[in-house]
Amino acid sequence: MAALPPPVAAIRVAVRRALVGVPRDRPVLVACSGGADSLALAAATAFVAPRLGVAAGLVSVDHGLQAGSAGRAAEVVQWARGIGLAPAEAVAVQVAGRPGGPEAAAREARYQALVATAHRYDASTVLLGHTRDDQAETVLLALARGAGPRGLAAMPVDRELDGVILSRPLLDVSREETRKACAVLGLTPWEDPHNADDRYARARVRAEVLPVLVRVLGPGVLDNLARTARLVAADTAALDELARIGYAEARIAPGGTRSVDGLAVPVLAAMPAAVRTRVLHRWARELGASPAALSHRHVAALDALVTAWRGQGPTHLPGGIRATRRGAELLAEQDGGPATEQDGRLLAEQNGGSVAEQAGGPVLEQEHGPVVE
Ligand SMILES: Nc1ncnc2c1ncn2[C@@H]1O[C@H](COP(=O)(O)OP(=O)(O)OP(=O)(O)O)[C@@H](O)[C@H]1O
Repeated sequence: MAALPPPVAAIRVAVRRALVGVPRDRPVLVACSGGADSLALAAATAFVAPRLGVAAGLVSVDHGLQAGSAGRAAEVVQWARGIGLAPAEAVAVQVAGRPGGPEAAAREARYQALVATAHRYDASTVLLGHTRDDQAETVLLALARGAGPRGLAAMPVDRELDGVILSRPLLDVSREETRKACAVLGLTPWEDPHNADDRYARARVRAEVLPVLVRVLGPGVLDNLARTARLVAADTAALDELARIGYAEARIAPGGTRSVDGLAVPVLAAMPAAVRTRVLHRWARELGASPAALSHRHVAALDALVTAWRGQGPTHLPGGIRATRRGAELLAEQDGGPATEQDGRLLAEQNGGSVAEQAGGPVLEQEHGPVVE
């Protein structure tokens, strides 16, 4: 018997590792665009899943943004059925009218559709085809926009979204391997024109920056960038856990005139900055500030209410939330009525230039979210 070509073997091993732990009584779905990464992932899943007693299907999302996209999704589905993936389905989504740039809107629509399809089939897990190279790009883009550890941790192997596990089995597999695997298996991947469109920062990093890094620093650089993400992710998880505990300690439950959580300043002040800022970030999210709109400036302004208190006015958070310090407590209320002149000045000061920064600007938008959770 001919030996299994190494790229095919590597991808099957990676998929096997991802599937051994999934519930046997529920299906998994491969999210497949028809590109080399997810095509190789789907082929490997069709081979591995039945051997583990796991039912595996496929979903291809038609964003309706390019001519022929519906036909391509249908072709992927037909191919998937032919190799035994069931259910296999194309799902059309509406991208227009969503907030954010076109990439962010498409991503949001895609993840919603993937999770909704998983719910429909009671699938436990959706498998995504992000590779080691995608991870390295994500780390570089995070560094370039000055992201904190959460951004540098890049994409997690597993993440839960609305009760569905989003799993990335190929984070240790190179893009070259997925391409080679497709070639060996006689699969013709679709080339997404976006991937070569130099209006996108990720496409420029892929086409121009990574080749230079590999040439100058050697081929290990991609693995090393991906390793950085893993190391930072482990530290970030530990800090997040401390912040979870810290939030419970600092929290002042609603009661009396207070309808939402407050925070105790002395408890916050005793925390290391890395934990305190996480607690404040969490508080802002609990209050309803959208994570996408919450920038480090908002958190820094909240932090100043604790560590640089000089009687300053409220901190305005996305979602019309106003956080203030009263005595030894941080309190929050919904913005009501016109803001005072001082509030307006503070808002401008606090958010100065932050719209571009929050979105990552046109140059450094975050294309592989939702990474920052
Ligand atoms: N239209 C889509 N339908 C279903 N899943 C998708 C679609 N687009 C992307 N995905 C999933 O998200 C992963 C990452 O997609 P992205 O386009 O960011 O990266 P990529 O490296 O070009 O991947 P691929 O080669 O699989 O297209 C894909 O591997 C796939 O699992």
